[in-house]
Amino acid sequence: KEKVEITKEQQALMKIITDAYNRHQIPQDVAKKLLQDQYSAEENFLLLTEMATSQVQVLVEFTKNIPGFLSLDREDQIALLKGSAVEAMFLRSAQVFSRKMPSGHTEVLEERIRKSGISEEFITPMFNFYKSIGELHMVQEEQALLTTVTILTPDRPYVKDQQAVERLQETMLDVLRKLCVLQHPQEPQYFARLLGRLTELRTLSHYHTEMLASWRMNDHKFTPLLCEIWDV
Ligand SMILES: Cc1cccc(C)c1Nc1c(-c2c(F)cccc2F)nc2cccc(C)n12
Repeated sequence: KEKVEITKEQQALMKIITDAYNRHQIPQDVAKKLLQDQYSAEENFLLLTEMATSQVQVLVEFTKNIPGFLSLDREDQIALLKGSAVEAMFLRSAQVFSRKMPSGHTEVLEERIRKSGISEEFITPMFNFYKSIGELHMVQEEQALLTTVTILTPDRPYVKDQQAVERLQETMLDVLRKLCVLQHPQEPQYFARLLGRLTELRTLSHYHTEMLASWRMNDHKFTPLLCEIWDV
């Protein structure tokens, strides 16, 4: 049985990424609003739009702290952010849902999502995903690294230097693989299960594109940042 050990530099890399992941949280004022305003579909959608906008801001800040990311070609940095935003946000909100939220808030947020004019066909897969992420009981390092691996996906549209992104992603995958073995010794398939979630994320991002289109159809307003990241 090969002895798995995380090297000093991998340890340092993991700390930088996990600290950055935890440092950038959804602002308290948005979370607080979650609990007080009334429940109209319009009101709920506005709140979720505010949450989505702050999630994009948090994502951009986090990405800048990924070692090596800022050394990539500038346009490739943008292409990676635009290509991974939805998946990273689904991961973030799944983790917020299954752990971070003080009890009671989760139910309120779930209620608001269900009553924000989103059609059932998107709600079901969204909450199934949240549940499947929750069941993994990821430690925070795993969450941060999984999000990093998602952002550093080489085959996003318009990425020019895919090799450079691939090298970075492989570095992160190696740390994540070792961490999974050390954190879940009784579950040798845990790392494979984590990567399986990334496939589910791609399906969800197609749903998200349809959600955006249907919101536009009903003349919902987005913020400039959301328009920019999703070309709406
Ligand atoms: C913040 C939030 C949390 C859970 C569910 C939903 C529907 C939202 N809200 C949005 C999401 C979104 C996200 F931010 C994370 C996960 C899945 C998402 F659909 N994307 C967008 C894009 C334009 C407007 C909104 C309201 N919106």
